[in-house]
Amino acid sequence: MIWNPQRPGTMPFHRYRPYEDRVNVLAADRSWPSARIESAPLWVPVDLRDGNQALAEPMDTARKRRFFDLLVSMGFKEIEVGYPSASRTDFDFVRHLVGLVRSGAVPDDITPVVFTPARPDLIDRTFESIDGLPRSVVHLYIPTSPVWRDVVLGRDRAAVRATVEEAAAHMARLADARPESHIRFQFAPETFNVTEPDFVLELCDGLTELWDASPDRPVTHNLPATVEIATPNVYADQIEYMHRNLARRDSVILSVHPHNDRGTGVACAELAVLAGAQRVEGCLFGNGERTGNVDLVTLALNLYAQGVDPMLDFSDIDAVREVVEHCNRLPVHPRHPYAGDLVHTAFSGTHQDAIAKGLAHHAKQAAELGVEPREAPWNVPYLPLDPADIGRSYEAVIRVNSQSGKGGTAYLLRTRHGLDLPAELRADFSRAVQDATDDSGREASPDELHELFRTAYLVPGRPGSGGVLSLLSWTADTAPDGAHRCVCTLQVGDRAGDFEGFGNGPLSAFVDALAAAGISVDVLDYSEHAVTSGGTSEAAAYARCRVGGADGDTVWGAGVDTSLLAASVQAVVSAVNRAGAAG
Ligand SMILES: CC(=O)SCCNC(=O)CCNC(=O)[C@H](O)C(C)(C)COP(=O)(O)OP(=O)(O)OC[C@H]1O[C@@H](n2cnc3c(N)ncnc32)[C@H](O)[C@@H]1OP(=O)(O)O
Ligand SMILES: CC(C)C(=O)C(=O)O
Ligand SMILES: [Mg+2]
Repeated sequence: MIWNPQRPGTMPFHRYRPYEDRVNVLAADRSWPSARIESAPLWVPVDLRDGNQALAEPMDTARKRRFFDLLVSMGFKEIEVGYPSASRTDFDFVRHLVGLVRSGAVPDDITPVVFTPARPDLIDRTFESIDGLPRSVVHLYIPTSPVWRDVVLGRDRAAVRATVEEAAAHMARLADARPESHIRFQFAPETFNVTEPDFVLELCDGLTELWDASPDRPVTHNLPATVEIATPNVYADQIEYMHRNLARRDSVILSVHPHNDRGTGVACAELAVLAGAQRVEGCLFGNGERTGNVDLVTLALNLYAQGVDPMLDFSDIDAVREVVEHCNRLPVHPRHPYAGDLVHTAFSGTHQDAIAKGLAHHAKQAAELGVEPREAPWNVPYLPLDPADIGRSYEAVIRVNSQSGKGGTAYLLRTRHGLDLPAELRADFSRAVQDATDDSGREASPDELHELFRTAYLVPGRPGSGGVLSLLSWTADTAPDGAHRCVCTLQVGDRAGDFEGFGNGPLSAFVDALAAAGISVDVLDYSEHAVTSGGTSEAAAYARCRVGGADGDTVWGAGVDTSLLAASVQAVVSAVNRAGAAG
């Protein structure tokens, strides 16, 4: 047995029953585990009904309208717009919509869905609300499971079936009385996931028959996990059972409506689609009763990230989020899949290193393929999709705090300030960043990192920095024999003087002048580049120097200047002063 130090808990878990005691799952033979999702199901947002009924402040017409317009612009074609018999607000919104549709302000391929319980008076009110709509779906629901039958409705199976059939027949009569409107029907056995499968089948098949569903006027059977109680495979088995056994299958749209009580709404919906579901109801960002309806954004982008077209537009996900947050008056969590503020951000060192390498590799591959980076296949570690595809920039991809390493810091200095530090200097600077972020306990912004770099490496190279060495003035020229000469005025401690040096380049001539002033410097590593940010025409130079002879300290210095030579000289002065500061 695997060693496990946990001890029996004291919470009353014995009060709860496993799902096998609560629902009979019939599918022994299943095909969903080896199926694949190769195309998008019909997505039906229920934000304006199920989402709305879960809000402390339900949406008014203006908010519903804004939400509806968003859904249309994203590409949804069937949209549940309300529970018209619930409130004047819901009724009025549907009437408002009828006006919009009739005036041509809503594309004519949009089908509004309205929701009703199995009560004749409320069904009448529902049909009143859709008068004048050329096409719509009326969605009838009733709870069907044993607990709801016994405790809520006080009706047995036969009585529930009778209620459903009376309501459905009433709906059929009301629809027949409106021949100018194309009205389809939808049925939801609420609490489907805890209802006896044979009873759900009996109800659904009864309605398929009663409504005389046909392939060109199909019925939608919407099978909700009203309150999740089991692992997603159980829901998938339930859906596959219905998929295989529903009568007139070609006249039925099999729909699912998962909630998220166990936090597995997305998994339930995905497995249900594998099991034969053709339509998925949910809400944007998972709003809805209790822990919410299944999140359509996550579902759709999960498909996208597999190379399957979700047939919805998320190219500006922040704009989508802004509208939804406004209408629901609820924030989207910073860790929300795909859309949260932090989901494309890495703070941790090894992730940053991998992302920075991945982005560079991606750019290189795109160039090799001769395509724009936006078109090249995506394979960047830790980023399931290209943030740019959903309207995000790379700015927030890497952020630095005490969990970060040299890769992230170097990435930010390079991408935000045009400074491409050599590998060894990255490690050197990273220690300074680590100290600063450990001390502050905070994140360091790209500007703060730049300031830290400036203070640590650039300032010591400039006159008046307070270091032991100040370069007050200098000139460099080339002698007729090709040797380089440097003449400079140096202040070393409190003594100033003029010095001259020679070398095979201007920098070595300067180092020679330093030797004449009694400062021994060996330049061990040197690199330089143009600064590629902020439209400047500056150059950056980095020098790793041994200062003070064979036993001296090895220190990095850096310089940035409009003259490359000045930058290189400053880098050496910086190294000397940093060595001096280190003692
Ligand atoms: C899982 C879901 O999301 S289901 C949808 C839930 N959404 C909502 O409830 C939002 C809108 N609802 C409302 O505004 C109100 O409930 C109304 C207007 C529809 C009805 O209001 P009321 O008449 O005051 O009834 P109330 O809200 O208390 O509902 C309880 C009654 O409805 C019955 N009932 C519940 N569901 C259904 C149904 N689908 N069909 C028929 N009757 C039902 C209950 O058995 C109970 O009946 P009882 O009074 O005989 O015991
Ligand atoms: C589809 C309806 C009845 C619903 O919202 C649910 O069961 O969660
Ligand atoms: Mg629901």
